[in-house]
Amino acid sequence: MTPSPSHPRPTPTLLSKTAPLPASTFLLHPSLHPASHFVLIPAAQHATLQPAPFVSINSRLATLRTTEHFLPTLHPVPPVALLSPSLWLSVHRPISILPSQPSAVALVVLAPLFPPLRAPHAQAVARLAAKALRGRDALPGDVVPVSRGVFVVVARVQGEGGISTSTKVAVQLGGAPTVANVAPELAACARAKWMAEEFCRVKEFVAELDACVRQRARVIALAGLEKDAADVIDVYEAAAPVVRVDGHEKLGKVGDALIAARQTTPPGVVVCAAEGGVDTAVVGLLLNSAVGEKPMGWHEAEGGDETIVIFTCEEVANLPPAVLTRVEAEVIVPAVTEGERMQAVSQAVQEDAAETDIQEIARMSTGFARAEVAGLASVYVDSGIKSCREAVKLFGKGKLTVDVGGVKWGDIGGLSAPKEEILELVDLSSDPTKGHSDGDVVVNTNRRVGVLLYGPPGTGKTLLARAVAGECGCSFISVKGPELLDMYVGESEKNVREVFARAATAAPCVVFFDELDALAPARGRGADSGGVSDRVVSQLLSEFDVIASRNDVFIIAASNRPDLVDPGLLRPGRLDKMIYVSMPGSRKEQEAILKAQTRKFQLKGEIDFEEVLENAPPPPTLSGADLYSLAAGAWMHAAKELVGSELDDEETTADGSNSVEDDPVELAVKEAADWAERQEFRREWLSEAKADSHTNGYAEERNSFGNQSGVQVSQMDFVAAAKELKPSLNSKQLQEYEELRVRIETGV
Ligand SMILES: Nc1ncnc2c1ncn2[C@@H]1O[C@H](COP(=O)(O)OP(=O)(O)OP(=O)(O)O)[C@@H](O)[C@H]1O
Repeated sequence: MTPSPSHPRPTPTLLSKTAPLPASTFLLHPSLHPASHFVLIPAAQHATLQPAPFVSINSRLATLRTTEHFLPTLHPVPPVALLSPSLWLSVHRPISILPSQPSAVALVVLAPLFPPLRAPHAQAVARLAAKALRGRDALPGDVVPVSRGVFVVVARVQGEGGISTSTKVAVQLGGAPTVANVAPELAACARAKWMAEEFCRVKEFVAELDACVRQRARVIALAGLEKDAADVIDVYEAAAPVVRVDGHEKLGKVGDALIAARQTTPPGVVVCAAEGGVDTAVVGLLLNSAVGEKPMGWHEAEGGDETIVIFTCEEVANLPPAVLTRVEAEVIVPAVTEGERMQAVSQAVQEDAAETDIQEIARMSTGFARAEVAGLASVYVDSGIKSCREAVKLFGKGKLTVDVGGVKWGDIGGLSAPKEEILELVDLSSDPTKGHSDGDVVVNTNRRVGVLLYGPPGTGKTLLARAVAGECGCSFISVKGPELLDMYVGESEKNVREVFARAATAAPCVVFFDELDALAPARGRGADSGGVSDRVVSQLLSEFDVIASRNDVFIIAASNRPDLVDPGLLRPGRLDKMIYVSMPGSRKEQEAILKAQTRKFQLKGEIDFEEVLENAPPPPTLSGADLYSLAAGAWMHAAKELVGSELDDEETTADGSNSVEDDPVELAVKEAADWAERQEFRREWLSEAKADSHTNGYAEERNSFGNQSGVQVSQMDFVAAAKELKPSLNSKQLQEYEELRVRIETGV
């Protein structure tokens, strides 16, 4: 691309800290919007999106996961879709909208928060944006409001060949970056006002922060969930200039930021995100600047005062010791309570909502940050409660979400021994005045941090953990160990901290760590080069110690190889109780599981499960997950039969109607197809012996068996499925698990 003479090309800014940016990735400068970190991807890449190219600047993990899950839902419209954990962003056909500056200007639509910009929604936003800009000579840096909470930023795209090539390009705002100086009139209309309106208490924290700044407290700690803290800063920024630095940024960049902060009137504050740790040199530079030391590159003639530095963190105690000793003021932003969520949601939706919907939104947003709750409320205003449910489901794939309710004991067959053992630890009836159903149960954990479930894959460990939460009326957070690991320094520990911070906000809560051996292998084995695992284990230990002092968070961990888990985690006061979850060892147990799994089936006559199981491989070769395959197989069999016979009858239908929506045959075909897909997935999943908890959709799957599809499952269907069933573990593997159990129980 040849730079236009009126907009000389700035030096591209490379934002990746380590790995070179993948070709054809467009980066947006983080200063585009205070809370933003996003990646811009050319349309051509949509079809082949891989998680790897998504590199975010601050919340790498969150962005990685969210983009991975969301982008496919946006395809094929709009041509480029972007998001960050807290902002949605869609670039809509810059070339056709702005023909006069085809390669130099991109149209960036910032939509608030995480509502899933489904294709029609994105198109609507883009249409609005085009309308707002029509007839205007849009310049880089222009910000145009198009509707409540949605505005357009015209960003400048720089780089060889412009937006259509596959060259590495950085995107920078042509103008100054902050809300305050890009468009003063917007300071009132955008995020600040919106947050302050919907969460009145945000104003309190901003006022507190402002008081600290006015008293010239030079080092301030702002503690709270990362996003909540970011929101307070956003609102504060509407009143005073804020300059942001990353705790691991190069010193030169931090120096530039300090100079920029001193040059504004009044002198700006520097905000440093400290969640992922802060480099010692950066700490030194920031603290020096707070006592008037001049940053590098500083010219006396430029004047300026000492700087006020705000460190944002989850807990003040987590700040580096050098910072801790210098903190002059603290502002704590507590997690948002259910009452606050209710209030915020009802304010946002005003008279549009039924009381029950408001309650449901407040409940489904358990553990969300303030901005996320507000985002969910705006989804409701735009598209109703159903979209909210979908949004939460989609959102949950990309980050830690909190489930409430869900699996009950009745969904579990057999496993009575582990069930009882867990019940002893989590005393559900500890407070007789509080029923289980009101979601207000105090979990008496007998001062145990948690338990470790171990055993062969597919035996129901995840299910048990979910049922504990479901029966207690607690929230449930499920984490797959390896997902927390990150190649970047400090990120894995940060992810662990995030899990516990989320658990604290969602308490009472059960946190489930699957594949603990992968997350926390024995320290000192040197299996990983950078000692990441060792640091993760240390972080887990310190979080467990914090959990031990409260009785409303309970950890359930699961592993197929508990012998590989770091022994420190299994010491008294931590996960000192290990419970073996075995394969169903008798026909009776198999039968109980199958019965639980087919509870919602429409059965044709009485089913003799004993006879069904006689046609299946003998115990103990079938896991609960294998039996689930049997149940699903039987349903499929019945659905196919139904489809066949109904098709034969089709021509004789009285009114000749063929509505897909009402037609049980069509429904059955659809469900059968869905099931075929799930079955395929399940088979792969079993063969790899690394079960996805899969129980997210557990209740829904069960319900889909029983819904109005008209599929009735007969004895014959079950027998046919049983005959086809193949166990997922062979006898050698079973033997190995048995030996492991003996080794652990006898301590040999
Ligand atoms: N006792 C059981 N009762 C009912 N369903 C079961 C039972 N055990 C397993 N299942 C079924 O198997 C599926 C997989 O179970 P789950 O994910 O809980 O196994 P897991 O032991 O956690 O596996 P992994 O060790 O591979 O993580 C569940 O979704 C459920 O459908």
